[in-house]
Amino acid sequence: MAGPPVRRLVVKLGSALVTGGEGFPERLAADVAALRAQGTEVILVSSGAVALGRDLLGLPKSPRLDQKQAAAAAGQPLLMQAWGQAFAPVGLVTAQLLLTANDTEDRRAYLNARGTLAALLAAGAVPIINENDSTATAELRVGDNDRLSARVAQLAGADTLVLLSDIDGLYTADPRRDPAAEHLPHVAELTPDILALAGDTDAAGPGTGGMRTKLEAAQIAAAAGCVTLIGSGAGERPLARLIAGDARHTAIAAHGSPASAYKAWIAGTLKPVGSLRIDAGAAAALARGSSLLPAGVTAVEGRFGRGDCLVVLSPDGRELARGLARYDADEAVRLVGKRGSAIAEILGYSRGDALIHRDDMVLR
Ligand SMILES: Nc1ncnc2c1ncn2[C@@H]1O[C@H](COP(=O)(O)OP(=O)(O)O)[C@@H](O)[C@H]1O
Ligand SMILES: N[C@@H](CCC(=O)OP(=O)(O)O)C(=O)O
Repeated sequence: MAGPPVRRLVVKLGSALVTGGEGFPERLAADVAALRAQGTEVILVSSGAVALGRDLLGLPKSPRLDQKQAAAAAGQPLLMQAWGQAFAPVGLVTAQLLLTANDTEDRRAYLNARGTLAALLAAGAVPIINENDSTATAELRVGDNDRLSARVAQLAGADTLVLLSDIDGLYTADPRRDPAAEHLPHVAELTPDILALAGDTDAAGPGTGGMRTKLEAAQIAAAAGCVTLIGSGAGERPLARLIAGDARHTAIAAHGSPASAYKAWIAGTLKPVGSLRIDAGAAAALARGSSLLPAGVTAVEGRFGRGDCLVVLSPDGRELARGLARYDADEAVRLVGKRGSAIAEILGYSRGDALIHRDDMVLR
């Protein structure tokens, strides 16, 4: 790739790599430590719980759903133990997050997960995410960690998603079945023709979804302004070599940047459920790029929760902006006209001085 420096990176590690021996967790920990030393923030999405737990519990290779959920429960602590032991020698603390589909879809859960990830990164920890397989029912499941990692990349505002697997990218056909398959180094657009190239995984192997779910993940990431790199986890420093463009891989281009995609989502996709009317001073501050502070708000309308989309209205009722609420409607009513520094005193807690933070706001 060797493009602009990677600021925030999500790396997804497939089951075959994590459980395949050859010291993969240790190699990856050294790789992550080196990237962090260069200023790249790294979030891992690690598969492997089912494969580890299945062996531990003596379950069949193709377990039923309940057996798979049991395997995940038994395997997850082993998985985190392996990561913890791999990262300790390079001086990094690991932290576990188990997510369901809801955590990436519901805006309040989404903001919570986003806040937790930001706090973990700020504290210097390596967040390690997996799906909460043991309790997730069909409607709460993402179902595979390729797509989960893309949703994590979206909620974390990552600029790069790396899918590390047992194969060095996308081919014109599954090279395990077709020796004439050709490698594709760059995909500018995931057209139906490209999507049709991707096949499933080997049913007897530990993986889920094969190349198909990787391209679906790349579609989600591209829409979120995040580049996807699909490559192999073999050898020393697989990540650093991939990012530097020294290891063969497939790069899938993004549409815009994470910030532009996030703002397009706020402006175009979300349905506003309330409004804040503001005074002329606040309107001028927003036009200069400031956050919306309660001092400039004159009225609150609608029943909204934290994370809901709000319209910001000028004194004469024109739409000035849209953004995500940092406080719910009841809280906002109590804060109208008050200074940001008074929030903790009025509510007994504070989630920051802004009712809408400028990062979560789009001017019209
Ligand atoms: N067009 C293709 N290009 C490359 N690999 C493919 C393609 N179609 C199917 N595959 C298969 O996808 C597999 C990787 O997916 P998977 O087994 O789910 O890995 P992981 O556990 O890393 O997610 C490859 O080993 C390969 O057999
Ligand atoms: N959550 C599951 C992994 C699901 C999955 O997508 O597996 P893989 O295709 O190997 O990345 C586990 O921890 O076993």
